[in-house]
Amino acid sequence: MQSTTEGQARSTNGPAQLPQTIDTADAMRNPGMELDMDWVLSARANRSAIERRAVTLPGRRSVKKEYQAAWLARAISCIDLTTLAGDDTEGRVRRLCAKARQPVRADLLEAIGLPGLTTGAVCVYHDMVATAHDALQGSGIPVAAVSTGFPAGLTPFPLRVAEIGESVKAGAEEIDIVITRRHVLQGNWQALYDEMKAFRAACGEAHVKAILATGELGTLQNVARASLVCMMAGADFIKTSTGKESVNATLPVSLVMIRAIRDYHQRTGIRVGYKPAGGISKAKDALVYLSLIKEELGDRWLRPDLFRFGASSLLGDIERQLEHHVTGAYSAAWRHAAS
Ligand SMILES: O=C[C@H](O)COP(=O)(O)O
Repeated sequence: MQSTTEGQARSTNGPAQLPQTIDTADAMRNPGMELDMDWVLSARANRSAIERRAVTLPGRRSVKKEYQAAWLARAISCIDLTTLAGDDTEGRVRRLCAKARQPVRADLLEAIGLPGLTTGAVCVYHDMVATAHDALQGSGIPVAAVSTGFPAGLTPFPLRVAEIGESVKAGAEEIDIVITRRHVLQGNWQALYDEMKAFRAACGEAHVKAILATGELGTLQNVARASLVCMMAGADFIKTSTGKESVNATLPVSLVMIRAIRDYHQRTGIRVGYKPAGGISKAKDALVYLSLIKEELGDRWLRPDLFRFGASSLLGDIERQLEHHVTGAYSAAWRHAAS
């Protein structure tokens, strides 16, 4: 994340209080609220203003070199390490879980002072939940299951609700549901609210992330309204995409969703998490997202109980960048910053 011009550049300090271990125990449950249709319909998104702002994001902030390793470590702690492929096997899922337990080489973890660093979660299809749960025993890393007929969400409603129950029974502590896009496209906010409420109830103690599939919602205004409705119905996180749409996580969509989260927090006092997902594979893009969160929502959202990346290939690039920072010219400064 390099600045484009001297004039625009502002430096981003390290993520506040990088902890030795990542504590997610204080993750809050969103109790939800009644559907407030006036609030939903008043939600607007000015596309040209949002796009103008999004264009400036990658260039307007720089991360001080001595803080880059800390930011990369923070990004790792917020990854839902994902495999959602038709040819997933138990072996692949077990290897992924081993990677979640030790996301980068042990010497790099030692060098940055975070030997116990793990990813935020492992995210799999329902069929692989039991395998992942077994492979992660004792690690404290939760299994996230994509349920409810992922990715289209068009299986019969009772089956989608039942799938959530099965995933929870198999050991999933987090459930990523997919909404019915049709409800949004037809402006049927009550139907979306009722669906989300039913999914929320089926999750029981598990945390629930609502995947909006923003690439299929038509307008940014629909994204803003769908975000609010899902939060009102009790979503603990709102998530951009399944990774299977033709357009997945983007900065304009992220701005809209993050501002909906901010609005919801300001009016209700409830913090809802954010998960951009799909197509995020470069460390520098991850740092842009973290900067955006820090700027729009503040440091409290820079922890894995309120922020996740849904990503299958991001970790590899972060590991390469981390190695560069730790073994390169910046390692002395990093050690000083971390001490
Ligand atoms: O929810 C996570 C996404 O499916 C991952 O997408 P990706 O494979 O493009 O990183």
